[in-house]
Amino acid sequence: MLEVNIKKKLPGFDLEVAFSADSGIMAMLGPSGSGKTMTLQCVAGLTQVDEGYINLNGEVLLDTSRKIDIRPQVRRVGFVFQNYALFPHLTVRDNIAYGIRHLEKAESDGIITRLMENMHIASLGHRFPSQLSAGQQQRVALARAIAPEPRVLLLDEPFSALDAVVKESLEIELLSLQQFYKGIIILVTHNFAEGYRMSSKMAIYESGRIAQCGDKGKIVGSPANLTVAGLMGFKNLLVGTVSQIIGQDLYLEVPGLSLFKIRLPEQMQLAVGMRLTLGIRSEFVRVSAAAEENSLPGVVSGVINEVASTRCFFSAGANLQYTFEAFLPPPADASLKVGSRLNFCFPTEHLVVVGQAGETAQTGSLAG
Ligand SMILES: Nc1ncnc2c1ncn2[C@@H]1O[C@H](COP(=O)(O)OP(=O)(O)OP(=O)(O)O)[C@@H](O)[C@H]1O
Repeated sequence: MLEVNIKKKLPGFDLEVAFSADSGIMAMLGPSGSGKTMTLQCVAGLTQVDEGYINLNGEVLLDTSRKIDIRPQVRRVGFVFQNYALFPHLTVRDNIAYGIRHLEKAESDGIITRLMENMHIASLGHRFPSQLSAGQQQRVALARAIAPEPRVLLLDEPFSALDAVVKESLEIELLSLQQFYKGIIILVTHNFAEGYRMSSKMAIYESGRIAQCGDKGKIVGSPANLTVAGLMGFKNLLVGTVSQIIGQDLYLEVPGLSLFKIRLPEQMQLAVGMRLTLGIRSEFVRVSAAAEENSLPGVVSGVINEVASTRCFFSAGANLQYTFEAFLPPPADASLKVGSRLNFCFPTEHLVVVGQAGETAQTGSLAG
């Protein structure tokens, strides 16, 4: 297990984070400049920490109170950057061999051959990085990072420079890599869907802090605040006041809209009169012919045909002052065009409570 509890101050930026990660993939997600890369650099020992500790499988890598700071070379932490950073003058084989050059040739040859097969680059051994595609370079970078069997593998947006097809195959590769790499993987990504697919645990960054960390299902089911909700893909927000709680059902009155019923979230202390923000992902908004529970009459204000869905914007409220977004299944309903008047349904089971304080939110679409 990796346990991190660190503080680092820079001009205009404070990093103060604590988290733990087990074997498997943990995704770090957060706005640009929120401290994800800096955290990885601290774990790798590439930048100095002002205060705190880092423990790995019971071994102390850093403890500022005891002046322990293990050198990066002996931490056994691997790093893969967005821009591959392969040695341009070395072949693929020699790049992968770099971190295990202290081993006997026969042993290192065996490791390299096995890794090249696993990463589907077996035929590229004699090529130089300039003779490889971006995806191939990233496979080599992964193989090079894994060769010395690091206990932690840090991946800083490893797929962001790749096109969608290559990215998808590398994602699959990374998931299957866990069959032979049993260490801890931390994956920094800007992409919620990628982070969600790849990980079991997520850490959501906000201004040098971790706003929420834990099981990805729990974060999606109960985002800690609006930043987390936005990063987890909740575009639609409803801000209102709890008007009734009947058994497991909670009713939220949203001014100018309607009364929304949701299932009472577990372990949340809610009372009548509290202000609350509900969120719903665009994928879960449905169109209904007739008014039903949690539905709103709305007017379609935009339709974008995606390959696998129809992205629809609609306005609701007495003055159509609120805009929401829905991803509806294709083929698009013929009635779904700008100006159509329809009922949009926010199913109870897909409404989640965002944090507990709704005062900073506004009903409608969350930008981004
Ligand atoms: N060497 C440095 N000196 C001073 N400030 C730095 C240094 N490196 C990074 N920063 C600042 O620290 C903050 C965190 O940067 P970091 O690269 O960790 O963010 P990030 O979350 O990884 O962002 P991105 O997603 O854009 O990569 C930023 O405000 C950045 O400008």
